[in-house]
Amino acid sequence: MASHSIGIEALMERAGWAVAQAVKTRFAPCRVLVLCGPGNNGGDGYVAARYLERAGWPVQVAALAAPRAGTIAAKAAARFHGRHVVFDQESAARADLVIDAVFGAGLDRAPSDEVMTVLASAKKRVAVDLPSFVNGRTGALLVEDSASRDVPDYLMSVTFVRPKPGHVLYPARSICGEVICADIGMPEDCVAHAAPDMWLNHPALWAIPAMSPDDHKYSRGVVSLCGGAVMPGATRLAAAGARASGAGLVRISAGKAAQAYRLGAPGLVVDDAPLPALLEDERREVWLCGPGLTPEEVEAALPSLLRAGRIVLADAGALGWADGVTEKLRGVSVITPHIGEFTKLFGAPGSDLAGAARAAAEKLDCVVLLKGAVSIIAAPDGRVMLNDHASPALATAGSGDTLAGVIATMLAAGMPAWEASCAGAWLHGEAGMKAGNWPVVEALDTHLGDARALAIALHAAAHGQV
Ligand SMILES: NC(=O)C1=CN([C@@H]2O[C@H](COP(=O)(O)OP(=O)(O)OC[C@H]3O[C@@H](n4cnc5c(N)ncnc54)[C@H](OP(=O)(O)O)[C@@H]3O)[C@@H](O)[C@H]2O)[C@@H](O)CC1
Ligand SMILES: [K+]
Repeated sequence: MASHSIGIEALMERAGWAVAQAVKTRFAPCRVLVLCGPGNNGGDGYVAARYLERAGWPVQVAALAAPRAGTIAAKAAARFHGRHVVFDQESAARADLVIDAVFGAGLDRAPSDEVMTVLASAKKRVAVDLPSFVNGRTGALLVEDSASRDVPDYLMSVTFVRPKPGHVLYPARSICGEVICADIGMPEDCVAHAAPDMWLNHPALWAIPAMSPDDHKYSRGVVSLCGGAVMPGATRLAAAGARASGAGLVRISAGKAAQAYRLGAPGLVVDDAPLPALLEDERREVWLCGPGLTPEEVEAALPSLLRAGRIVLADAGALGWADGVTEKLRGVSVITPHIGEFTKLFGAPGSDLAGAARAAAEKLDCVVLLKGAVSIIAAPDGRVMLNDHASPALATAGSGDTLAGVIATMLAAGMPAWEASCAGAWLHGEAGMKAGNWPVVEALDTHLGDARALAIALHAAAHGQV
């Protein structure tokens, strides 16, 4: 992408300068060793070394291998006139700070033991672009013997243009340290040329309907939930999440179990009529099926919802019901598995979680929201959103039910499935962050309305609206 108008040489110069700037801003002058690989990542390292030396810092370079003659990286290497030392453990251990410019985006296999040992010998590490054993596209660690090896972690990673999935996704996220993304003046057309298909979740990227004076409950959207007899709590939590995030009307269809739900919130409508009768009401377009349901209860509801052409979000019990026959879920709009449910439905995802979620979405032709510390929201057309707008406070039983309710509300408000899921994940995360320390799951509801208002305001601000 860098072969366009501006040229890789100028970009490398700015990249190396940005690394030197970031180091100067965060550390007092100290003995720096820059470890340089043979490619352009190494080229950035030589540039950074030159700028640090110019600023009066004691700098040495250790080259794993010289850049190929005639390359831009070779040119950058030639412009560093400071001291070269051997690429070994002793050199790394002697330095106060090691800048790792061994491999970046070009890493395609596990680095040698030599590289790993030298990196591990450093007292403090800063990465150019990425730690040299991180797969930037997946967040996987390309480390041989990962079970027996302590993987070194970094104080900071200085990347360029935009963060890579490897900075956002675990396990790499936990070793990258502070991620600084430097603007190196990459022209917009080059960025567009790279055709991004993965984004970091933010309200700028989707629009939730705002409140309007002519709203009525049906224009805001009706969320219907299937309620079971055995675990009514899950459905009630989902219903509460749906109401708190702004649904116009929330109804639970519970058949003979209706009484268990009628003791709940008075604003919740509970139906005991059989499902076919309820489906005659075309306004009940969006259904959440799964929280708190047994396989038998899912069997009694979900196929009918799909036959009736409803927009269905399937979670929890509905995912268990499809265990072994994933095709049973064909026709649903959104599924929200955690990693265990995902593995049962689609097999072990391997080290490329986002790729696995994307493949699952394509296979089942529905949105797959794979829940985790960083949730992955994949659309069947290949778009992937990473949601790190979340809090460990959300790691509690019932939190997923609330999330499902919020997404159902976004669907009922008329948002397309992927955007609704992205919005739901963000609102849920925002509520988790606002709910303070060790909140009970019900506490999330208190913050969902404000989270929705904030998302609407942030979207408007990002698009220049007042
Ligand atoms: N794109 C842009 O606009 C900009 C990019 N910029 C910078 O460029 C970086 C990407 O540079 P890059 O493409 O040259 O790849 P890079 O990471 O240096 O590695 C390739 C070399 O490493 C080798 N190699 C790989 N794995 C190996 C292993 N395990 N063990 C041993 N060798 C291994 C590989 O060897 P080969 O596979 O060919 O044998 C090849 O020689 C990017 O991260 C950023 O820092 C900035 O300047 C700003 C503008
Ligand atoms: K690196």
